Amino acid sequence: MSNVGCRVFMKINRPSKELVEGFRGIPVANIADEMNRFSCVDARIKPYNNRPLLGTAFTVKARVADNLLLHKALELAQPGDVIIVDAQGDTANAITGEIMMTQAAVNGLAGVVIDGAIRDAAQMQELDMPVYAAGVQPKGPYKDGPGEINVPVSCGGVVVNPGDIVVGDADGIVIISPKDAPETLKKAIAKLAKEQAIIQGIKDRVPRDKSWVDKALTKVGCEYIDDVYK
Ligand SMILES: O=C([O-])CC(=O)C(=O)O
Ligand SMILES: [Mg+2]
Repeated sequence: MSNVGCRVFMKINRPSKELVEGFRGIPVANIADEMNRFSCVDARIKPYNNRPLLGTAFTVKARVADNLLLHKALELAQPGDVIIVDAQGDTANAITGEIMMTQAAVNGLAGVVIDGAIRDAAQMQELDMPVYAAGVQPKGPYKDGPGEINVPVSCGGVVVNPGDIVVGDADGIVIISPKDAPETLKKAIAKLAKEQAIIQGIKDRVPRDKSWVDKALTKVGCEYIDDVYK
């Protein structure tokens, strides 16, 4: 028998630190491009301080407006973990704030992502740990449960499994399964290098072949009109 909806799984298969660290400094956009534009959490979920995010997912499934399981997660998560809270996108009550996030930072967590609301938003700027959320709301949480820890959750429309690699920056967050990570990392590094070369070329005014633009417009039958719009 298992009390589905109120369980705490105490163990996670965490990827090696080395594999996770490989993603440090790689833009989320480059990683997402190499995952065929999948696996990015919804744009509703934004950074509340300007800190890049990198770590291993420690998941929490919270009851709407309730943070009992997040309190338990703060006790159990390890340094380097990113707590991912599936609060079902609800922003009617904040489920965390300055006190809890200060505890998370002091515990050495790599970050917290809430598909729900936070409060004490101004104080997040001072916090030495990235916090991402779907909104801000002064009304506080209930602390009754139920909920679960370290089960697959939904965060911004993406399934997050405990132990997944989480990378975030100003653009948003991408979730990578450790089994896909080595190949994805290799491709993302190459993509970053390619984009950096393009940008340098633009700055150096090196001519670029953009003939694909006209080819694509021809393909869709684009019409060129030698007149003003009337
Ligand atoms: O009161 C709460 O549970 C959330 C909060 O504002 C804090 O952690 O500072
Ligand atoms: Mg508070």
